[in-house]
Amino acid sequence: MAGSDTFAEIIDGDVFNYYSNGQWNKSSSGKYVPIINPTTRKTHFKVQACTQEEVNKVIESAKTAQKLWAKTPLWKRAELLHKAAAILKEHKAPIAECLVKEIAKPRKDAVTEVVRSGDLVSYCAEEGVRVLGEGKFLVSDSFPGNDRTKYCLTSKIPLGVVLAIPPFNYPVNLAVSKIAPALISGNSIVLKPPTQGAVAALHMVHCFHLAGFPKGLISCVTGKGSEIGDFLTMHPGVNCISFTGGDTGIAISKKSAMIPLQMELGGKDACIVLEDADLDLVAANIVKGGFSYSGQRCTAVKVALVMESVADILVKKINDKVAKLTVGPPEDDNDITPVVTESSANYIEGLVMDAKKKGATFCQEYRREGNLIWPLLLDNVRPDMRIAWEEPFGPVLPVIRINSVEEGIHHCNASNFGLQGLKDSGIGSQGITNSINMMTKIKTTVINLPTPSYSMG
Ligand SMILES: NC(=O)C1=CN([C@@H]2O[C@H](COP(=O)(O)OP(=O)(O)OC[C@H]3O[C@@H](n4cnc5c(N)ncnc54)[C@H](OP(=O)(O)O)[C@@H]3O)[C@@H](O)[C@H]2O)C=CC1
Ligand SMILES: O=C(O)[C@H](O)COP(=O)(O)O
Repeated sequence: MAGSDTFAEIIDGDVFNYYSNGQWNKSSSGKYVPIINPTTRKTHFKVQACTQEEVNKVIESAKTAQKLWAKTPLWKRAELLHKAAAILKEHKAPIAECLVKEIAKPRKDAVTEVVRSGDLVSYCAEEGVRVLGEGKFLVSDSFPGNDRTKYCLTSKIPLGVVLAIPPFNYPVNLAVSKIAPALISGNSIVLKPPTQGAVAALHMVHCFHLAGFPKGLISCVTGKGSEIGDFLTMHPGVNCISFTGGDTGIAISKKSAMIPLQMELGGKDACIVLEDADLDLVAANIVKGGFSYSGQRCTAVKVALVMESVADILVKKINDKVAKLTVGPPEDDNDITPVVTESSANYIEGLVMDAKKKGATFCQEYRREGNLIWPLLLDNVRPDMRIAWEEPFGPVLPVIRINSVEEGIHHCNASNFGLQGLKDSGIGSQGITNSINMMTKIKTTVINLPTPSYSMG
């Protein structure tokens, strides 16, 4: 962690610096943003509250650096990414420790996140070489009315400055899933990390710094999304936005200029259970899917639609497993840890109370201490309850009993969400190849031939 020699320069006093023009800087605002430890509910870290002027400078240097980077050979870009990945993995322990303190991620999962991020960066470097290393060659006589008098060559070129805004739940992994594709494609990157998770992200950025990327190519500005967010997303110097998070993404898509947007937003992932299902397998997967990292995953199971005829048995099997989940601080690797903020805990509680008022069956007693909410299965949830539709992003799972598969499918289709890039869940899909394609555009070069050329072979 900061304080150790490797990361000493990223902190000044007790406030973490922001990263611009290849160095760690203190903001001229003289202000900081506190990061509250979800477990203790006390300020654990502080990050700079960057100003709009500092954002302008960061974008300016990102623009300049990108022009040279686009001319850097693809193999060299890949080589630097592999180096950053190795440094990141080498420092998994201090970075994971930040995740434990900032977002209450169980320690083992925090280490996994960092290692997985390093692997993603390396994979992206390799995929980039494959995807960007080839273009297309087209001949003109496939189109009616043409002889073979033109050759057309296409290749993928970078967009310019990519703005990356990840959410709190995977502040390292979902940041590198934007940074690595942007860089391998020849773009520069401006990262605005989530406030909860910013310090882990700053450590990760330092690993890229240590790998030796050119000055200005990577920047990381900190500050509340609600304060500098609009300024960043509406900035004329930004050529592409890759955002993962909640409804904020819908607002961004309405405000941003005509630039490519990658939006991975909220979801209400359903699990439909039919009569012939293997109920032990289902129960195990529902508990893993619904309660890992206390339900704070975009891919979490967020509603179970269960055929009435098997519901009693399945609910019992799920309850038996829920009873075995350990609850407590992330330092002890508990299954259920405090949710990220007090407002998040209040929101979850609001959904639970609404369900209670409207008659849902509580399989466990509702229990909360600070941000820590004990795992809760709500049976007999009906469509008039908010939790049937809204995303708790916490350890509370609703069961809706259905009488036909069509009823289950109808419920899923009636949702505003459609995870992985449909409806209110966003635009486009993340994933390494998709991101590389999204962060590039096709350049077409047409060569006019003096005479038709059919002599190829
Ligand atoms: N589809 C997917 O792949 C995934 C989706 N998610 C979704 O993310 C949500 C939880 O993450 P959470 O972090 O709470 O989401 P938020 O939408 O609250 O925040 C996401 C990011 O946006 C920033 N932000 C806030 N306001 C603005 C603004 N006006 N302009 C620009 N940026 C802004 C936040 O910064 P700050 O923290 O400083 O406010 C944060 O970095 C859930 O809905 C979940 O489903 C999560 C993971 C994956
Ligand atoms: O965004 C998320 O919530 C994560 O990318 C989910 O990843 P996982 O399903 O592999 O935990």
